[in-house]
Amino acid sequence: MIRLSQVTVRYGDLTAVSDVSFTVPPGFVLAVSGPSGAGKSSLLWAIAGAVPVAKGQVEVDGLVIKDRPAAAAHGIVLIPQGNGLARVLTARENLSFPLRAEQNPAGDVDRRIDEALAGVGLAESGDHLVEELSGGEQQRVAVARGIAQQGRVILADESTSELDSSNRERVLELLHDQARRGAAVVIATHDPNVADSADGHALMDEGRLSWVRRL
Ligand SMILES: Nc1ncnc2c1ncn2[C@@H]1O[C@H](COP(=O)(O)OP(=O)(O)OP(=O)(O)O)[C@@H](O)[C@H]1O
Repeated sequence: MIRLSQVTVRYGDLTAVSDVSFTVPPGFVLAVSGPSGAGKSSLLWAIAGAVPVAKGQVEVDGLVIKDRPAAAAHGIVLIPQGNGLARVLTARENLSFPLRAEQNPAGDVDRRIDEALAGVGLAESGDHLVEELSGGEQQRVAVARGIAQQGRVILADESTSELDSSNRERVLELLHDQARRGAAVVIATHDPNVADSADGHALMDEGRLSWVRRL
């Protein structure tokens, strides 16, 4: 369960997220849309513990989120906009880092990597360097890395923006699978189809959140 209470994020004088409150229970997908600069990424970063919360609080399954290491250890997975992959490493290596950091057994890590890459249609591309892959393939590797971690919270920031329609459907289905597994999922998106598929849809504008469709 993600619970935000009056969350505010500031960068100096700029308020990027202003007094946002909502809950996302396990098993649900919330889509957040809104114009560029509205504060969608900042909202996801706050949930991920990647930016400080100036006011209010983020709580996930009883833990108040204070910083990124604690959030990551608590199973809060961020699939960042622009993919966040290490370009000079292979797709498999990118997937393996967070899994090995959790000290999963090697066989388990390999199985989860294989499943996640197959899930995004890149079973044959695991040994390719990220910089050899197309933008859309890189985006799918980033989704696979997020999904392989089997987090209790999945935060997907524009994770379908570079995909053709069949891959967009595939990735969307995988994110919904994560919810069916019991994760709470938040997707920041400009795509109306992605927003329509979610259980709830919120709009951000100048840091403020309003509901298009409540969860
Ligand atoms: N690290 C930062 N330092 C200062 N200002 C920032 C920083 N990150 C974001 N901002 C500003 O905060 C505001 C919200 O940005 P944010 O990236 O959260 O919006 P967004 O809705 O995700 O936009 P987009 O759809 O373009 O990704 C913008 O005015 C942006 O310029």
